[in-house]
Amino acid sequence: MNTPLGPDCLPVVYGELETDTRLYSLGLIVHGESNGTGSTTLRGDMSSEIGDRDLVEDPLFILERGEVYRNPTEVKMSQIVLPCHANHCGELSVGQLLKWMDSTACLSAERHAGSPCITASVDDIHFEHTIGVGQVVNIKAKVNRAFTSSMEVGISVSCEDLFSDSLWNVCDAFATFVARRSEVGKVQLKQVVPRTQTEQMEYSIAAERRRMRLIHAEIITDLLSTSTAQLGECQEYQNAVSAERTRVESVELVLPPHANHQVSTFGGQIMAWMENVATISACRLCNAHPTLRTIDMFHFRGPSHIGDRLVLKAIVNNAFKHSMEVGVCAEAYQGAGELRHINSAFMTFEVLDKDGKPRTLPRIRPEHVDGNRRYQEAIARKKIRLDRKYIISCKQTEVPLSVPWDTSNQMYLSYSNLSALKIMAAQGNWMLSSEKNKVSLYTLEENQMLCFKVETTVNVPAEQAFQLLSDLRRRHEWDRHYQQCDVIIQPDEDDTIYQVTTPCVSRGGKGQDFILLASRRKPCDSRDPYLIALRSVTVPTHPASEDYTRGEVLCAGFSIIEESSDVTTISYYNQATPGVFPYISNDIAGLSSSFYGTFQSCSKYLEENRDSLDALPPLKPGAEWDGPGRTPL
Ligand SMILES: CCCCCCCCCCCCCCCC(=O)SCCNC(=O)CCNC(=O)[C@H](O)C(C)(C)COP(=O)(O)OP(=O)(O)OC[C@H]1O[C@@H](n2cnc3c(N)ncnc32)[C@H](O)[C@@H]1OP(=O)(O)O
Repeated sequence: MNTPLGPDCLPVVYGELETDTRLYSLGLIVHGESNGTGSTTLRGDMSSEIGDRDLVEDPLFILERGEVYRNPTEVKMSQIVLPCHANHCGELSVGQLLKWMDSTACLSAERHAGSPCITASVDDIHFEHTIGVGQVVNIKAKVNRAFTSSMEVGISVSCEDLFSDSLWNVCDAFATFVARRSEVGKVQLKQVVPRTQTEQMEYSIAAERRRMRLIHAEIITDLLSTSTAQLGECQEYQNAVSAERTRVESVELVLPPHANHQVSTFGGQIMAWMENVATISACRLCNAHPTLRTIDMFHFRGPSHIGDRLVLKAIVNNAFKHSMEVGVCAEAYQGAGELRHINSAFMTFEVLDKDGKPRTLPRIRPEHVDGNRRYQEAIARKKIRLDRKYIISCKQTEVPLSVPWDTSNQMYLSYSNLSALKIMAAQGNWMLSSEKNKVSLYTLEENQMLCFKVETTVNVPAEQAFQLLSDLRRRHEWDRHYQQCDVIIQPDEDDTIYQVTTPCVSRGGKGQDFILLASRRKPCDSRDPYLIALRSVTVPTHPASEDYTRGEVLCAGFSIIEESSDVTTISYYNQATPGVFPYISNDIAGLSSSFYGTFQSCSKYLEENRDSLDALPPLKPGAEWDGPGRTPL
């Protein structure tokens, strides 16, 4: 009997890694936390106290050949926080920190590009701690990946107290820089070559983050228009503060000291000015000292230069129980010229009491029309931030394996689905367990977690293999455990939610069903594989029923690599969950070779269909499930 390669189990952002790794997901950082065994548990906290200096990632790695390696793009900056860098509470101003982060990141980008670089955007940043006068800020930046003319720079900030010899992570961020050379048109950057496992992972996930970045504005606009339509009227609170009272407008004349070495206004300075007006606005609501917690992703839309006047405007869009959202906008003009939109950002502030706990805030009374819109949109953005935090950073042990899917978290689920597969694939410690007829079975065992990988090579073009494997409706043609597979929802051409039913594992038992999100991704460039990631989700139309035992998949999927125009390596990954383990334990222990049978059927299916894709009608984006057991397409 062939053992099923599915039910495609598995996880998402949590797993175990061998390195001290920081992965990011749209501003939410998953930290590698040492567990004392040399491996690392992925945690979803924004940042964590390091406490032990050994845990801070050292850029110097001893490679297998004994050679010492340091990432050639890495740049470090250390600064003692002086009173001139701090606010009246003796805390480092976030504006100053942003300047240091932007400069360090720019120098790293320029080290890779060999030419001037400008900041295009900065992903969401969450500040976990404030930094006091006398403490040291350590900033490290390195290029994770170069695309055509742009590159992603990863920035990590820690705080060091020299007197107690302790160290904390403060925040991690990802910025995109664009290389510019006046004498040529668009710059073509050289590729980054990842050398360590951490670099390999960051390189791989950077492509996914870039995709999110480029569609971010569009998706947020869509989400805002659908969610605000459902919110109805603004709520009225007693003693609410008028939003008008929090409105701030301030002008700055860009002088030579505000320019960068390319004579445009230094991006870090613009961010610092924006943070300044946002803080004044937040302060007008709470009449106390506000602490900046997060800045949502922002984009430098166009340059400004020495001599420009920068008009900075801020207003509190909405105040919740413990946090408030301030909208900030920067526009530039010259003399009597038109205003140019340079940047906009949403910043979330809290007010902390003496124990560091967030205080209850006064509510806001929006002004009519635009104020109401901003008020409602702030609620929708709060929901989007919470969804993102839940999906990307929650602990595996604390939440059900399956995460509810809806249109507002679709982008993050797809991202975390693919990132989890990329993380698993990038592990360097896969052990070859057995090999038969050119099919290899590998395992990866880490702290009660077992992953397996089955790999083979087929004489089928990679794109064709990708198309054939990504339509789960055809999987029954080679995996007899995919008894039935129906499309429930297809929100876009890259994501499809299926209901899969499988026969019962034990005699007299019930069959299992799975609600699986399949996320497909074509390569970003020739060094990337095609990917099909699978994980369980829940959808309200398909609750667990009495007919089936509901099974769950944390992380599984295919990585498809083009070796040549006609030869493709297919790797199937799966993180074993308790429900799946019984299917695979015999194979892993070498007592059965049923995996090989299934994978050979898979190879045969691909080779037989290498010239055709016409067995089922193509999936159409936007399709919705319309009844049990039917494919609505
Ligand atoms: C008093 C004390 C003062 C202290 C003082 C100290 C001074 C200490 C100086 C230190 C040094 C530091 C220096 C920091 C560096 C700056 O300060 S730079 C200044 C701030 N930034 C700016 O002014 C940029 C303004 N924006 C722009 O010029 C344009 O929007 C951009 C970024 C060039 C993009 O323009 P575009 O028309 O979209 O260009 P396009 O060719 O279509 O795209 C180019 C690339 O950008 C990418 N891109 C476009 N939009 C985005 C986006 N939103 N997200 C990501 N990528 C994007 C595209 O994907 C494309 O990538 P590739 O496919 O080529 O790889």
